[in-house]
Amino acid sequence: MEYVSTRGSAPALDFEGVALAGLASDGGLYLPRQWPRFSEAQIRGLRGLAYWEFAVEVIRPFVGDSLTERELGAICHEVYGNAFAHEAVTPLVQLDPRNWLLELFHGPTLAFKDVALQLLGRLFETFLERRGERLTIVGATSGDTGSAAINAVAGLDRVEIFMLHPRGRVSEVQRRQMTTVRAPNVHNLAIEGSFDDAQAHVKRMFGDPAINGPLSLGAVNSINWARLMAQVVYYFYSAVQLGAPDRKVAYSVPTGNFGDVFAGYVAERMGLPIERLIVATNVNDILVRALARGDYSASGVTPTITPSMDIQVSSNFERLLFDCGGRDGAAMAAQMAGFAETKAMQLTNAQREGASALFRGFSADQDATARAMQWAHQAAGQVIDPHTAVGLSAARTALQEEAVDPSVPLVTLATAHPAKFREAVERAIGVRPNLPARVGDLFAREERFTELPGDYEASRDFVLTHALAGTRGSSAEA
Ligand SMILES: Cc1ncc(COP(=O)(O)O)c(C=O)c1O
Ligand SMILES: N[C@@H](CCOP(=O)(O)O)C(=O)O
Repeated sequence: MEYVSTRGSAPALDFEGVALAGLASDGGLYLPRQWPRFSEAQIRGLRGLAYWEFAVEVIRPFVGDSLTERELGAICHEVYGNAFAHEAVTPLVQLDPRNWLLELFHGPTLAFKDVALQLLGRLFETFLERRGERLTIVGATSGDTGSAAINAVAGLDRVEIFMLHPRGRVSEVQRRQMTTVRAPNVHNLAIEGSFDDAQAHVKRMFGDPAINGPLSLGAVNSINWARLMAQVVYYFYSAVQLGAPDRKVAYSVPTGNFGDVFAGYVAERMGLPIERLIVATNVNDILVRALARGDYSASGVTPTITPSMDIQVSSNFERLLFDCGGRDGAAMAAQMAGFAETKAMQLTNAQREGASALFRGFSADQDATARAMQWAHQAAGQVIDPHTAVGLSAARTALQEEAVDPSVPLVTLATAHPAKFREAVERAIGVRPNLPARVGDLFAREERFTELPGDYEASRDFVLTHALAGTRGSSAEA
C-alpha cells in the first residue's frame, strides 16, 4: 500500500514511513493512493469475529508489507485482547428503536482515542526497534488525545513525548491523566491560547528545519494516518452487528478535528453500507457551515462544556476535500495556503457535492447538549458525557429533519466516559458519575507540567532543548 500527501509534493511512503512521519513534508496529510474495497461476501465473512480479529482483517490492506501477518495478529491481539475493560472493546447499547450508542470509552484513559493510540504505541515500538531509531513525538491536545497518547507511550525507551495543551481549557480529570504520569519520557506543556494554537505550533514544528532535522519528529494526533486507520475498525464492527452488508447503518459523530468521522468516510469508501454520516459539533461550528454552505471560515474559539471539541481548524477536513475534490495536490496546496493567510476558504463545487453525498452537519448549543444528556438518562437510563450528548442531539435533530433514512439504525459514537466531565454531567442530570477503578488514585497523585507563553518559539525551543539534552522527564517543574 502506498500513501500520498494531500498537497502533492511530498514523497509517497509505505505504511511504516507514514506511521513514523506523521505530517507529510509538504505540510499535507497522507492518504492511501487508492481505497481498498471489501466485497459484500468479505463483509459477511467478518460476522462472529472477536474485535481483535476484526482489526486484523480491516487493517491488513492498509499495512501492506510493513508488518507480517504474524506481527499484525500479535499486536492486535495484545492491544484489543488485553487493554480494554469491556470484552467487546466497543460495545453497542440500544437507546430506543432507532437510536444506538457505540461505547468507545472502555480503554485505559476513558475516551475513544485509546482505541487507536494503544495500537499506535505498539506500532511505534515495533518500527523503531526494527530501525534502531528514536522518535520525538510532538502533540497537541484538547484533553483526550494527550492522556491516551501518554498512556500508550509512557516508559518506551525509543520515544520521548511532548504534549501541548491549552492551559485552563481541559477538564480536571483530563489534565490529571496527563500531568500525573511520572514516566521520564513524558513532558506536559500548558500553553497560553486555544487548542487551535497548540495544533498550529505542532504542525509548524514538522515544517521547521530548526527542529525537524536535529530531531526526528513523530505525531500522535489524527494527522497520523495510523490513528484513523485504527478507528475505521469500529465502524465495521458495529455495522456488521447491526446487519451490514445486508442493512445500511447511519452514524452521528461528535466532531472536532474531523478524524473520527473521516474514519467513517473511509469505511464507506471501503464498501461498508453507510447511509449517512452526521457531523455533530458544539457552537464552534465551522464544519456545519462548510457542509451547508461551502463556507469554511474560522472565527475565534468559544469555550464550551465539550472542551475536547472546542476546535475551529479541523485538520482532517483537508483529507475529505482532497478526496472529494479530485485528488489534485497542487490545487489543495493552493487552497490551504489561502486558508492559512485569510482563515477562510470557499469549497469548490466538486468538494461540496462530494461531501454532501454522505455528510450532514448539525450543531448543539449548551442547552441542547444538556437536554440530550437528560433524554438519554430519562428515556434509556444511560449517563452520557457531554461530547456524546452533542452527537445524540444532532442525531435526534437529523431524524426530525429527515436527514437520515427512517429505516436504518442510527448509531451515535459515545466518545468519552461521563466521569471525565462529571461537573457538566452533574449539572445536567443531577448525577455525579464515578471514575472507574482503572484510572487509579488520580486525585492523590502529584501533577507535573511546564507553563509556557503562547508564542511558537517558546514551545519549539522547549522541545528542542529538552529533547536534545536528553533530560528525560525534566518538564516537571510546575
Ligand atoms: C470526547 C471527544 N469527543 C469527540 C472528539 C472529536 O473527535 P475528532 O477530533 O476526531 O473529530 C474529541 C476530540 O477529538 C473528543 O476528545
Ligand atoms: N479532541 C482532541 C483534539 C486533538 O484531536 P486529534 O484527534 O487530532 O488528536 C483531543 O482530545 O486532544
